[in-house]
Amino acid sequence: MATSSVSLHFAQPQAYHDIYNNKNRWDKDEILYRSFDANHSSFGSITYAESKERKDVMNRVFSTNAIEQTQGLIVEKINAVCAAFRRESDAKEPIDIFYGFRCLTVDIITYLCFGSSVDAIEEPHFNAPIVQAMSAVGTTQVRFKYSTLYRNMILKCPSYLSKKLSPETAGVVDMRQMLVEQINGLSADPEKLAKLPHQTTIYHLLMSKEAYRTDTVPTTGSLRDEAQTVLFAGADTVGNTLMLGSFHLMKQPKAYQALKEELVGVWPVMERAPDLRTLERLPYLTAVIKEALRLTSGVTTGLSRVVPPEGASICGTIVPGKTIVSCGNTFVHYNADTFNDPMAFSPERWLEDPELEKWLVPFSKGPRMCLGINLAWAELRLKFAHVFRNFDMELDSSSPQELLWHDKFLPTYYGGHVKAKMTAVSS
Ligand code: HEM
Repeated sequence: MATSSVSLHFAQPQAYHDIYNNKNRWDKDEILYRSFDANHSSFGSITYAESKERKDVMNRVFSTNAIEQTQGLIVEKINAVCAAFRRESDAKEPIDIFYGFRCLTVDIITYLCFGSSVDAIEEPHFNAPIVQAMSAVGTTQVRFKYSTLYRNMILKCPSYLSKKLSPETAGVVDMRQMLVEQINGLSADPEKLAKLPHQTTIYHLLMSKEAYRTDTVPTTGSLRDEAQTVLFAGADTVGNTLMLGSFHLMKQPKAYQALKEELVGVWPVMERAPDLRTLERLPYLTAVIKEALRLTSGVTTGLSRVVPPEGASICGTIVPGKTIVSCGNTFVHYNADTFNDPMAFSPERWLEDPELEKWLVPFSKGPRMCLGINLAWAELRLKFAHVFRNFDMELDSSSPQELLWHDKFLPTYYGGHVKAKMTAVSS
């Protein structure tokens, strides 16, 4: 459907539920969503119908049950990062937890979804090229959004040339090439699927034609778009939430202590870590994660949608068909009428007022909401629990005083990395 040039952004939180809800199967807006170069993925598809077919197939790896069964793979990587934190802390160096957590999320996504971890955790001081390359992508995406000419120039020329024209994207160009090679290898020899370290990669589902009503496996380009989406959707979002939550916990001794005590209560003997089910029952851990999700907000750009031809009512205003509309997550999460002292980190607010739940929207709502929500929650529970139980954490003085960000679809934090002095605890 052709869109009008009118774009409305709503600031009232109620608009969020009027736009993003299960009854609305509105198209995504091409101007924003073509800028990710993932047109044939669950995320980049413009229409509900196209994305639904893909999401129905992928849902099986991201369901609550599937995630519960893969928790061992997640914990394997968390144990590896804790070992790396121990090595770094033995050297008495403050640890860059901004990069450390990003390396961990990238390793989990690549291992879980592609069956081949990039081992970013093992890079000295967590200076992993893939993490640095992914951090540069926000700038490229903003340029892609506003200049089709620039986008075509970078995407349509051979990779050696695009790397020269836009050096900051070099790492991502290489990563895309790596994904294409992996997909081509699996397409040419499906037996290779059986050789992946586990059976729950996205390829096991996406490359089986029985999974589709049309009995047709997506093209290599479409599979690459999906793999790229999963990597970008799942890495920095979780990394930001961990970094922000840890930063505030280290600044607030009361909250830090409350979390520690709750964790020690269910995890008295170091060698016997609790499972995901047990962690799900911890109210303070859950409140810490909700508060970190609220403040980081997941995605900060308004997720623009196209009003259907018959028009719609948003916050009592009649909006004509084809208008592009959005309401950014931060307009809900930072609203002072809903959240008292909204910029303060206060896990307690979630324990005191269950009604707030309605206004927690980091994963968005409606038919295009996050596909990876169960994985994200599982990762956040396990990571906060393991890191804060295994280490005493202190904010290093080189860390920023406050977390400043600008919007590049995700919040992009600037002004220095959060660093911590981490001391391993033995009991
Ligand atoms: C804290 C972690 C996460 C947050 C806050 C988050 C947030 C979001 C949001 C706000 C959207 C909607 C985007 C839009 O409407 O354009 C979304 C979509 C999506 N997310 Fe997540 N996400 C997280 C983790 C993950 C993970 C771990 C994965 C998978 C590995 C994932 C996969 C996806 C996919 C595939 C979509 C596209 C869904 C669609 O367009 O229908 N996300 N996510």
